[in-house]
Amino acid sequence: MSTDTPTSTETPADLDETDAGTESYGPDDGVLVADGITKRFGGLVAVDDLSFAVEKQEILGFIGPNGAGKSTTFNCITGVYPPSEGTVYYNGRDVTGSEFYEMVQNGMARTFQEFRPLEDRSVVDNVQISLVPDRLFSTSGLRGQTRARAVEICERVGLGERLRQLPDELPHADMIRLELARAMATDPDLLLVDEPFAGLADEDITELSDLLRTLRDQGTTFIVVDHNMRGLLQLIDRAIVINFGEKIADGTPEEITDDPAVRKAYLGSED
Ligand SMILES: Nc1ncnc2c1ncn2[C@@H]1O[C@H](COP(=O)(O)OP(=O)(O)OP(=O)(O)O)[C@@H](O)[C@H]1O
Repeated sequence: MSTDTPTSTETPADLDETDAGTESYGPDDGVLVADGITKRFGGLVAVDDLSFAVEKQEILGFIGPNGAGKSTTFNCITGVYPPSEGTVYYNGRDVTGSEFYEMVQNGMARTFQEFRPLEDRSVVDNVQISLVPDRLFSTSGLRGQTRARAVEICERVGLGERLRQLPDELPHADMIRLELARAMATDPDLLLVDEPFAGLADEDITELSDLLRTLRDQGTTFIVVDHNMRGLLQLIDRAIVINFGEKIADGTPEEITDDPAVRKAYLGSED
C-alpha cells in the first residue's frame, strides 16, 4: 500500500486506474474513512485492502458486480463483524470493530433491502419504535415528544398521509420510505442505503432520488448501493467501483461511465 495520503486538492478521481485501490487515508479525510479494509472468510478474500473516504453531505455510490464485496464492506463498516485488517474512522475516531448498536449510537444508520417492519403496528408506530433515546433525548415521561418526532420524520419522508396505515397496506415505494424513516429515526449523520431502487418504476426512482437529495441538503451523508446503474448514476455525486473486493475506480458518474476498468468488470470488455 502506498503511504500517499490524498489532500483536499487531490480528489480520488485524480488517481489513475492503477492507483485506485492502493491509496491510504487518515482519520480526518472524511466523515467516514475506510483505510486498508480486508475481510477474509476462510481462504476467500471478500474485501481486499480497500480504502475510501466519504465527504460530509456527499451522496456516494458504491458499485460493483454481484459478489464484488459491497455487502461485506457495509458489514465491516457498520459493525456486523470486524474487518480482518484495516481501520474504520467515523467522525475522526477509530471505530474499527465497534458493535452495530455502538455505530448507531455514534450516528451511523443503514437500510436493508429485505426489511421486516412490525406488521401489526402502524407506520408511525414503526418509526417511533426506532427512535434512539440516547442520541435524541431521554424518553422517560416524554411519550408525547417522541410521538411528535416520529410524525415529523414520517412527514419528512413523504409518509404524512399514511401515518395510521399498516405496513402491508403500503405500496412498495412507500415501504422504502418507511425503511428510510426508520433509519432516520436514529438521527444519523451517515446513512448507508442498500438497493433502494429495486422493484421501483422510473417515476418512483425519480421521486425517491429527490427525497434523498433533500435529506442530504438537510445534513445527512449517504452511501448508496444499487444494481440500477442508470438510477444510481443520476443520484450520486461520486462513485467507488469495486470488483473481487478491490477498488477499481473512484470518480464522478461521468468518469465512472467512461472508465475502461469499470466497463471491463461489467461487460467483460473495455469497449
Ligand atoms: N459470511 C460469509 N461467509 C463466507 N463467504 C461470504 C460471506 N459473506 C460473503 N461471502 C462471499 O464474499 C464475496 C463477496 O460477497 P458480498 O455479499 O459482499 O458481495 P456483494 O457485492 O454485496 O454482492 P451482491 O451484489 O450480489 O449482493 C462473495 O464471494 C460471497 O460469496
